[in-house]
Amino acid sequence: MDMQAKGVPKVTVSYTGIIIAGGQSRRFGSPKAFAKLEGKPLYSYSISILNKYCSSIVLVTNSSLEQSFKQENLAVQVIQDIKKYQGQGPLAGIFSAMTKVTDEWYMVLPIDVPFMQEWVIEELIYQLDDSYEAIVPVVNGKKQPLVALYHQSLRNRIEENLQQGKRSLDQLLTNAKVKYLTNIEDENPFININHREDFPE
Ligand SMILES: Nc1nc2c(ncn2[C@@H]2O[C@H](COP(=O)(O)OP(=O)(O)OP(=O)(O)O)[C@@H](O)[C@H]2O)c(=O)[nH]1
Repeated sequence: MDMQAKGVPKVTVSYTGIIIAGGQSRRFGSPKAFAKLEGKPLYSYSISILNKYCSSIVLVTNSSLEQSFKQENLAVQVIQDIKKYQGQGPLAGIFSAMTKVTDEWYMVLPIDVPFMQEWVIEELIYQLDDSYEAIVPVVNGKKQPLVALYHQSLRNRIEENLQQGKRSLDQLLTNAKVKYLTNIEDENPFININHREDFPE
């Protein structure tokens, strides 16, 4: 039986947290990162959970939200998407953070998953394996590439994709060595807030 504790990688690796926070919140109608759920801004849920596992976290946002994040005096590094790829979606955010901070692995989270649970992050970390380029949960058949681990070796491929206008994470993963975690059935941690109606009553 495998007695290794979850949340501890089987191999010795280093990883940095990336919070992608540069979306337009068009469906939400105002910057959803700052919308409050139970008195706390949405982004703070992602920071809290990553703080438990990552000694360094980069929050990557767009030029219009950067100041708002900086004013919060967060204990994370706040950066903007690389100019060339601004407004090009989550993949551009991941690339910008990978470019700013060099590490072996990156633990990515969006800002709109306030119900994320520690066991998900611990399972991902536990599955860290240098023979793969990404570790991605699949929840009831649906890939969750915004809650995943990416190896730095993917950085150049991400750049090539962005240069060719290929912004899809799914497309990136089809050509990468991915370890999919298919044993996850609980969808609750992955619920993401897109519309105001997505907030619980
Ligand atoms: N850094 C960065 N993050 C992004 C970008 N686009 C989306 N994100 C983040 O990716 C996650 C998922 O974004 P979505 O909910 O699909 O997009 P959104 O722009 O926030 O919302 P809509 O405008 O309603 O689609 C969120 O955490 C966003 O903040 C981007 O261009 N740069």
